Amino acid sequence: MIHQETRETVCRLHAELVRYNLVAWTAGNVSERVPGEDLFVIKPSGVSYDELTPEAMVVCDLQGELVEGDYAPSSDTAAHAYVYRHMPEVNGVVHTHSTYASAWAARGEAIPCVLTAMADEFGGEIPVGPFALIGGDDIGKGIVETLTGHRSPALLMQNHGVFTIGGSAKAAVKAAVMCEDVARTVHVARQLGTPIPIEQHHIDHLYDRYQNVYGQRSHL
Ligand SMILES: O=C(CO)[C@@H](O)[C@H](O)COP(=O)(O)O
Repeated sequence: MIHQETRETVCRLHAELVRYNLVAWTAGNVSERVPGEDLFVIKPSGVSYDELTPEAMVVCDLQGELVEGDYAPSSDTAAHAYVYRHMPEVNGVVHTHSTYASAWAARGEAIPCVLTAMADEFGGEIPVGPFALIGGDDIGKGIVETLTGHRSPALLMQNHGVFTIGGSAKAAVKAAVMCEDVARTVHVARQLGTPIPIEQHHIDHLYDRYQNVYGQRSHL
C-alpha cells in the first residue's frame, strides 16, 4: 500500500497509547505527516485498537479529505489537518482522554509547573484550550491558537482531553505519556498540600538542558 512506512509507524504508536493506559475502548488517535507530501496518515474512526493494522490506517490530505483507505477517517481528522496546515514544523499529532490530564481539562485548569519533569518536557505549565465541538476546525483552531509560540507540546482542551504535537508522531506520543504522568503527580501533590512553583529562571535552565543536552547525542 502507499506510504507503508508511515502507516506502520502510526499503527505501532497507537499501541503505545494502550500500553501507557492513555485511552479507553476506541478513544484517542495518532497521526503523522507523510514526508514530502501534503498528506498525513491517521487512525480509522471507531476501530478497536486490537484491530488496527498498517493497512487499516487511512491517508488524508491537509483539508482532511480521505485520499486512500478502506475506512472512514478519525472523527478528529479535521483537527489534525488544521494543525498540519497552520504549524508546518509539526509532523505528529496525538489525542487522548487520559484520566488525570482529562480531569484537569474538565476543570479548565492549566497544570502548573511544579515538577522539574514539567520544566524538562513542557518548558512551563501545560495550558488549557477552549471548549470546542468535535468534527470541524474548532478543535484545531484551539490547538494552534494555544500552542503557537508556547513551549509546551501538550494542551488540555476544556471538557475534553489531551492533544499533543511534535516533530514526529513518536515525539507527540511521548508528550502525551509525560502529560498524563505529571497530571497525576501534580494532582496527588494538590491532595497533600500546596505544590511549590519552580522559579522561571530555573524552568528555563531545566528546559534548555533537557532539550539540548539530555540523553544520547550523536557526535558523528
Ligand atoms: O474525542 C473523541 C470523541 O469525543 C474522539 O477523538 C475519540 O476519542 C476517538 O474518535 P475516533 O478517532 O475513533 O474517530
